[in-house]
Amino acid sequence: MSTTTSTPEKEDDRPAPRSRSPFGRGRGGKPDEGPRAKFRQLLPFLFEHKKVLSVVIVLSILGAAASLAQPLLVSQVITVVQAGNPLDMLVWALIALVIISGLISGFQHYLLQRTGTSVVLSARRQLVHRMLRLPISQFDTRRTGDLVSRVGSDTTLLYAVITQGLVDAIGGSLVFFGALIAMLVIDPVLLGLTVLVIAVSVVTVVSISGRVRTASRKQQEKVGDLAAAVERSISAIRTVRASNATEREIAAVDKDAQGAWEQGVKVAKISALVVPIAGIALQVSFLVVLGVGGFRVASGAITIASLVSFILFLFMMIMPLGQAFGAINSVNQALGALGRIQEIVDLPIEGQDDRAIAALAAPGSASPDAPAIEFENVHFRYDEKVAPGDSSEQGAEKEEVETGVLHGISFAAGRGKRTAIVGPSGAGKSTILALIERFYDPTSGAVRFGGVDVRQLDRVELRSQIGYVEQDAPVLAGSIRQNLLLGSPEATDADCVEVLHAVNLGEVLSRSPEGLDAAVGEDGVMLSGGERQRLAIARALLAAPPVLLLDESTSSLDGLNEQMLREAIDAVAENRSLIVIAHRLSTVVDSDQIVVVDHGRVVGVGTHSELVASTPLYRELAKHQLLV
Ligand SMILES: Nc1ncnc2c1ncn2[C@@H]1O[C@H](COP(=O)(O)OP(=O)(O)OP(=O)(O)O)[C@@H](O)[C@H]1O
Repeated sequence: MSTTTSTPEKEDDRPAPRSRSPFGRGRGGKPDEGPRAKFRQLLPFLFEHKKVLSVVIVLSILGAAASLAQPLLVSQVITVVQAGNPLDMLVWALIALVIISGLISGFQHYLLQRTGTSVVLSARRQLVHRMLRLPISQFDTRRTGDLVSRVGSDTTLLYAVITQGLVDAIGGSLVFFGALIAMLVIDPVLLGLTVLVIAVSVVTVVSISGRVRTASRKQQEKVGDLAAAVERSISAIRTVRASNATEREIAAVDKDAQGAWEQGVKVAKISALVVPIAGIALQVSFLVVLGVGGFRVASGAITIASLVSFILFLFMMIMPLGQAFGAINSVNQALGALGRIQEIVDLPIEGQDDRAIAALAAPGSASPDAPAIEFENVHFRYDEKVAPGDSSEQGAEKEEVETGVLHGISFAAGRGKRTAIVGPSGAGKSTILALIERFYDPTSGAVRFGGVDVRQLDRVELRSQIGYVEQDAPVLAGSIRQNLLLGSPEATDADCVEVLHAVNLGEVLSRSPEGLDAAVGEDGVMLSGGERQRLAIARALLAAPPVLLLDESTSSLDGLNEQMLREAIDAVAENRSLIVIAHRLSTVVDSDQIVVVDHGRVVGVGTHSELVASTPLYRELAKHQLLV
């Protein structure tokens, strides 16, 4: 989510988003409130690794004991030297202690880093599992780059909680309290003074820690903005170049990078306060101990050896205090990022919010006599909600705009028949296919598959019966084979080659010695528009679905490509029910039935010749395309 400030310049540079993200200006409604995570939301990530963390805690205790023993030994050494006795064993014991503490801390370090990486892994898994299952409407409203940034960047902040945070603090607090007790035994008066100084610094650090969380969350939001801006420019790089907009795009991305930097500096400033506070606490308490301690040695209240070990314990106590302050810092930073992770993880996945209209129909309950697809008085509107994810909405109140797109659509697509949907741009044709695929559910009315309301069918089962070739970007980055196997991973090479020939694409195999393994590039750039569409048709064909939905590309094709597309459609129409959205009437004139849609309403149904006679809009479309 973004909190980017809206500027006229930015609005000029960037097209207004078609729709908006569904979270007002933060859950609390205050402008700078974003998703917040509570400390307890971190715990499941820690519990997942409780065994390793227990080992680390045991190591911390051992390490703490080894550290605490050092001043005691030093004090012994002084006493023995003062008494003029030989040191022997004491020195060896001291050396052994130092080595043991070093080994323990090394092993502990390794375990912590490993666990930190594992926590990042599980956060990423959770996010991706949830993200790819979100309802399609979420993708209409969120920026891809921001989603990617949550997986790539926000998750990494959880690493620091483990490596420099909590567990370290547990070991540290043991040393802290151990040292405290030892100091209490040595000299309660000196301890009282020291605790006073330290208490002041602890209160100060805790009071600024909330600001670290907020600043860190904002920083992550800015990183999300940056990723979204980069994604936006790169995905449209050809248009950007062709529009001579490269410099403006660089400036826009630069601005987001600058925004992320500014927030980073804010985090650094607030965190920087924490470090000197620990240092000052050490210095002041050291001076107090030296001054008052020297006076107490002179007055005979304590011995020199006691004062030296008191000072060593003081160092020991301050060190974990610094660690604890660091832990508070990193936990707060992680909570800022966790809020953004949790925001996605908490979203309902597709189907979770279904208002069950009735019990699920049994698999295979579709009737063989019913039409393949039937629309009965279907009304539909897209819901749009304002969110902070887009720059232009800052300061706007949360609002819901409901736009009617389909108004009482009724038609039936016969089994084994070819049905074409035609109509002007924006009439609602693609929306009709989206309702068949259950990317959205109708606001009222019913869409039936084989006579069964699609809301009674399991989505996976429904989609396994329907092939869908979408209008744009139907090719995925990867090889021709990967593209073909997307919906039918079991298909053999021979099946792949056969479908490629069926859609007149056999020729692409000879273009590269790699054949099916030839890369089609990001968005399939090495294929022409017409070839891309035929590859997508081949993919759908490979799964051999009984119903095929084809949203024909609006891009114009040359005569040869158009002929090839017609042949491909003829090939896919065989033995199945085909619903094709046609922008070129020539590809559908011989359909069994043509449904004419205008402004979300069916204005005519019939064959080409019937419609030319009965429906003025169709006649007009046909005239424009020189078919009458
Ligand atoms: N995800 C969406 N969120 C909000 N509105 C949408 C969404 N998708 C489409 N619309 C709107 O719904 C209306 C119908 O769009 P649709 O894509 O179904 O039309 P179409 O007839 O397929 O157009 P074209 O022939 O240009 O592809 C349009 O006004 C469009 O702006």
